[in-house]
Amino acid sequence: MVMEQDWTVTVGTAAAPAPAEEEEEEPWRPPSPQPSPPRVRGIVHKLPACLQEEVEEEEEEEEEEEDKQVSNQPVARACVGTASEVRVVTSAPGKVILFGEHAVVYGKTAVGAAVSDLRVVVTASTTVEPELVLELPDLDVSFRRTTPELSDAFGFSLAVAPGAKPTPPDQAHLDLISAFLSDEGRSKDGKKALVSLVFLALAIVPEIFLGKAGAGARGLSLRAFSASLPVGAGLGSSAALCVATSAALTRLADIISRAAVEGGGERGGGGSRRPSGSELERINAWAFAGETVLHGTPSGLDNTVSCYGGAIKFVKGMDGAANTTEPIPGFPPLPILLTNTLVPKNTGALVAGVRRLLEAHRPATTATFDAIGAIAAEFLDRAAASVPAATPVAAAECGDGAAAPAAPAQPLTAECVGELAEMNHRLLCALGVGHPALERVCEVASAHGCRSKLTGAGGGGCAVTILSGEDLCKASLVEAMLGEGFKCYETSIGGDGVLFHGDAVPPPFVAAAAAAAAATAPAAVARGGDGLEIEAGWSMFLGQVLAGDREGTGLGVAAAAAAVVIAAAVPVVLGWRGLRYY
Ligand SMILES: Nc1ncnc2c1ncn2[C@@H]1O[C@H](COP(=O)(O)OP(=O)(O)OP(=O)(O)O)[C@@H](O)[C@H]1O
Ligand SMILES: C[C@@](O)(CCO)CC(=O)[O-]
Repeated sequence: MVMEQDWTVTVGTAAAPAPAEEEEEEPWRPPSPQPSPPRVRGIVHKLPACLQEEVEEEEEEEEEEEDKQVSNQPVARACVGTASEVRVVTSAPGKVILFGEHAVVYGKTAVGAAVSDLRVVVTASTTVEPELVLELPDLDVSFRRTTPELSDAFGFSLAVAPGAKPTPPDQAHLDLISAFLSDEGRSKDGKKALVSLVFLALAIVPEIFLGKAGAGARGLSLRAFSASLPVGAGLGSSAALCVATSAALTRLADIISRAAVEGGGERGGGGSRRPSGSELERINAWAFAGETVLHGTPSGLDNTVSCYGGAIKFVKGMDGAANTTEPIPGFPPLPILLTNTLVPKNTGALVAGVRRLLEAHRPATTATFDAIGAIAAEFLDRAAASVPAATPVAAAECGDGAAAPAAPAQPLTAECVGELAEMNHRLLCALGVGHPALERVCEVASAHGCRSKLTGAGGGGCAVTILSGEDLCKASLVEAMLGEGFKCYETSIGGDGVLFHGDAVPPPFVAAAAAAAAATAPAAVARGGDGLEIEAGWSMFLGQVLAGDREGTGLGVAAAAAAVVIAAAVPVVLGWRGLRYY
């Protein structure tokens, strides 16, 4: 699916790390209105054509050649087994939950879709040095220990047998890793992410730590960063982190094990491709295990959407049953606006709060879950009825109500989706996961004739507004949201899930990394002409500087100020392939 995205950014502060559960929270007050944001005229932000073509070609072959696809890739001998590095780069998208968050944890139907332009990128490399290196620049976290140090701490009892089935860790396992990391002095969020990644590394590529990966692969280096996906804002950043990491590590494990059999090795190869079906299954299962470290009892929805992409219906299997995941035929090309309240929240704590409510008021809470599930089901029925071949019904208004029992579901309209979204939002508030800032988003949208709901865990983070009506209305809505001090992403949903990018980070992502490193001021790459043009990826850099959507980028105040001044001075068109000022 080709994605086009208008993306509006404003000056704001990074979402602070989620507060510890037990910390007393300040009452929320609306942020003071921001100074008039730089006017953003229209932003096209999509995967570079080169990536898009590559993944589309791969998809055609995928069905027949799933597993062959992996083994047929060129093998560059003398990579593993000598002192060369094997490097794999992956990325995975964030997600929007349209219907069903929280209730999905209890087996109710949910609808989620990838936001494929907002991604987490992971680079995993074997190293000649016997060490484990993890870098998470978004949280200003880095970790480095030699394998002898790890061995002394764990005796590698935590490394599972090579090729073992993906399984979430038990508490004792996690306690050991956590204790080992305890003197790192990290934030709670940084520490959780580290524990999850150390678990995944020891579990997915144990060969490296057990000394079975060949002489050239004695250590592992892993770097993860966000390419525009806000961390902890309800768009599934933790799932994207776990999916991209699991993809990189499983790919590395495959390369290493083939090298052991064939006596050689291979690089990740050039170009981007979608993983095969069996690869996706394995990546998703490990990602779920990683998510349990971050969230305790995730439903599996977020990692599944991030892994498979597109739009899916998801039902968690209860009592050990398998989850049901179905792509949604006839998923409408919904124009939506994502608004980030920039209020930090803690998914684990919110999920635990709903569980407490269930335990205290089981009948009422169960009925609320049922109602949420019914909303998702109605959306899906209407989406199915909207597939032209399925039901040639004339468009109908939502709420006309008079359908006879045997009549097919009425097709979807934006208005109808908006009404369902608003009902879902109110039920989520009844579960205690609302927030005054989210209510403000709903009010502002309502004043513009649009309806909204929180998306993700709630308690802050993002809301999704179903856009209907004129473009003019959209523009003034965005303006109004920005005036509230919120940040907006105008986007459509669906698109690619996890991708392998060979052994090099694609240029747009390189640019995001460069932004994080803040090596130079953006003014240095601006060129004259009848407009100024800045190379691919500087768009993302500016977007992030303006939006302030990441912590720990290491950006100097001067660089940020320079970017804001440049952007404020002129209207901007921003895209993967360039940034133009007119
Ligand atoms: N780019 C990243 N670098 C390091 N850690 C990250 C990154 N993205 C996510 N994380 C980890 O995931 C946590 C955020 O997860 P959380 O579930 O609170 O938010 P979310 O996944 O964005 O929202 P939701 O679960 O509501 O969809 C962070 O605190 C951090 O531990
Ligand atoms: C709140 C929740 O439903 C979605 C978080 O994005 C939790 C989950 O499904 O694991």
